[in-house]
Amino acid sequence: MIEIKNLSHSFYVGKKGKEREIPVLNGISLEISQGEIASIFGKSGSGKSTLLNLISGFMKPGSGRILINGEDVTSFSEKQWAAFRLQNFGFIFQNFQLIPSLSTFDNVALPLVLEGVHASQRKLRVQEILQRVGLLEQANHFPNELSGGQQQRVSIARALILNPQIILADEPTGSLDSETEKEILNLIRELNRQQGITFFIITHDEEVAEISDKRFYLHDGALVNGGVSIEV
Ligand SMILES: Nc1ncnc2c1ncn2[C@@H]1O[C@H](COP(=O)(O)OP(=O)(O)OP(=O)(O)O)[C@@H](O)[C@H]1O
Repeated sequence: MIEIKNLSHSFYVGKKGKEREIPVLNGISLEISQGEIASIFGKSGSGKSTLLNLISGFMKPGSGRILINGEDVTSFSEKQWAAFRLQNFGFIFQNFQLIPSLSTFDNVALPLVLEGVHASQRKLRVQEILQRVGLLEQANHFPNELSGGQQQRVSIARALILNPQIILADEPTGSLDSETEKEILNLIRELNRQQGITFFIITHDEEVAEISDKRFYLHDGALVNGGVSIEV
């Protein structure tokens, strides 16, 4: 479960002593239950990425609190965040962020390598996940030998490999054509239904609304309806 309570954030630009405040988020409160797909819509510059960066601990909020599965993560240290992220979150990005010199198999295996999982166990786990996302036959291909949709499947497999409860997705369909977009959204829905993974998706893409249990709209740094989601 993700609980955000009265979260506000500003950036400060300009020379030291003469900084100008740019308020970006203003009193955001929302709740996403375990197993829900929640999407955040908003125009470019409305603060979607900032919200995602705060929830994933890459930035510290100016004020407010964030609770993940009941744990207050707001004042976590860098070290606590690093461990917490690995255990709880998977990430999916618009531009996939795969390592070009690694095969599909090795891109997906990377988090297991970092976690020190033994090679034989790694192989079993990666094969299981590649099968789940329909990419077993492309295990030895490199990213530049894959279509956009296949590359996004690799990144979804990598996000799943450590069994996260929550997947944070930044425009996951942003660079896909409309048919591939549907395939990827169906896969997200399937993973959500089968494994109860919570998805938090920031997007411009109205199609994402169709697979969402909850939609939130960000406008001028605040949630439309004061954070009461539109149940789909
Ligand atoms: N590091 C920063 N320093 C100063 N201003 C920033 C910084 N990062 C973001 N901003 C500003 O904060 C506002 C919100 O940015 P953010 O990237 O969160 O929006 P977004 O809704 O994700 O936009 P997009 O859909 O274009 O990615 C914008 O006005 C942006 O210029």
